[in-house]
Amino acid sequence: MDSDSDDEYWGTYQRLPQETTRLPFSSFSSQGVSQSLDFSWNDPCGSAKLSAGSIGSTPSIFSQETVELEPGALISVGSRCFELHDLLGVGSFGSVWCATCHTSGATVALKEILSLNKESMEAAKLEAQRLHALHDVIQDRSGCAALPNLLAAATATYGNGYRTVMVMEQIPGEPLRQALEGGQLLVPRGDPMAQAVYFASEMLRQLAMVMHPLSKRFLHRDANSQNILVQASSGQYHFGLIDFGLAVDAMSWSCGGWRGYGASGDGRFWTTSSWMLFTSGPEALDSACEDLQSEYTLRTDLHSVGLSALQALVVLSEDADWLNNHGEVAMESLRNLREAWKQYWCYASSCWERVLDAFNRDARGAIKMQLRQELVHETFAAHFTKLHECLLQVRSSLYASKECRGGKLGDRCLALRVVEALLHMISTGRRWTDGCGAWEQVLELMCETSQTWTGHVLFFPQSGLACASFILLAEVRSTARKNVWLLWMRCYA
Ligand SMILES: Nc1ncnc2c1ncn2[C@@H]1O[C@H](COP(=O)(O)OP(=O)(O)OP(=O)(O)O)[C@@H](O)[C@H]1O
Repeated sequence: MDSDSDDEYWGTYQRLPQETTRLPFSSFSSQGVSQSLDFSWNDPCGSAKLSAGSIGSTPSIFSQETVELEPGALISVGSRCFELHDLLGVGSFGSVWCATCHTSGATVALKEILSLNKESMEAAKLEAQRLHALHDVIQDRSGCAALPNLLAAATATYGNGYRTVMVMEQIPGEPLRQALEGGQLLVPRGDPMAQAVYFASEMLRQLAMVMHPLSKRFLHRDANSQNILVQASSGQYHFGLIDFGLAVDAMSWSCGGWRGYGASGDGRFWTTSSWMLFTSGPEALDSACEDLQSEYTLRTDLHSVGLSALQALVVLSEDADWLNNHGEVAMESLRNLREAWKQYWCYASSCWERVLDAFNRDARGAIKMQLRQELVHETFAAHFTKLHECLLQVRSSLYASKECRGGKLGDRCLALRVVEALLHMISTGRRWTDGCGAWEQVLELMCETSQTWTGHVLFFPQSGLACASFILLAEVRSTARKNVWLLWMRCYA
């Protein structure tokens, strides 16, 4: 039986990891909360303490000390009481419920994490602390993807282990992966390609607005289409980012702390370097080229969000007949991109299945060795390079395309910005142009609003028949930080 202590766990892991195996409720003793462990933080505004406390600390309203989570159950966290409704979702680490606060009437998400040992209980508490820290990271949230602010949290002993409960803001919507599978994201009579481009642009814009400030403080390490929530309403989209259970401090991570952690999250969204670390350990990255190490320390979130956006773009524009009927170069290149994505997804999914299967059989070492021998990281790198080539083709064809606003690609400028952002985000493992401003660059691209004015300046030469007409194109690009005037002169004689 293998036991790699630095392995971390991910959303699609079929069997719950040992550290966080749910304890059967029937085995709870009535003294389950006898040694409650409270933790609380100072309110970021300095006004009040968060209402963290022990579960069951106001037992008078309950008939039992240890409340089983089910619809209708009342649970007290700190000074507030919450009534549970439906299960919002179940992950590898916990179950999340929709609940209402009895005091404020607010609808919240209540996450329960059961841990068998102190170490994993500490990890659960860390997740709550990180959620709390999100308060400070982003002050102005207008237009941003939503983040689940922490409202209350508590840990208590529970049977032979611990139970941590986190109450956070409920983010509307459903995981992007499910939403894409559900096929209800686009409005029925709209142009699918234009809508897909708009969807991807909004997703990247809203997420970059939170990831840019967030990346200075944390690395999320599991930012993929399962943890990106989306709410669609009449062609408008609101995104959210959840699950900070695997997040780490950005500063200590980049100063070498990464060596102490295994690859985390869903392997289908990993970088080449994550696969290398997973199969061969941190030493392999130490001796690999500098670019791969930088990729691993700086770009994993960027890459996984980029792949998720590409996934959305591909799935939402998936209307084979519609695409096949168009011979335009742009459509051709989009078709190639779609094909490259399908091949990538097929390969990544089969690798990931093998990993999950091996983990479920406690054969971690064996699968790592097999994948190492197969040089999977090189195959992943080849897929990412192919995706890049296809994106570059799409970009060139968009530049060459005569279609502009209202054309089949919707707003061509918007499509170009999405493609530029994806080229920047999806990493091939090779050096990129501007590492420090990684998210900043996406933010600038996606928050850019551009308007074009066209003026005609006619010059009539004194002699001869020639008449030259100059067309002056002036474009104002207001990016997140600056306004840039771009002027072009075109000469028609
Ligand atoms: N704040 C929230 N608002 C709305 N829904 C939420 C929220 N937090 C979690 N959920 C729902 O609960 C599900 C599981 O939550 P979460 O991803 O935090 O659990 P986890 O055990 O850490 O999962 P994972 O296996 O991905 O690590 C999510 O996929 C989502 O559907």
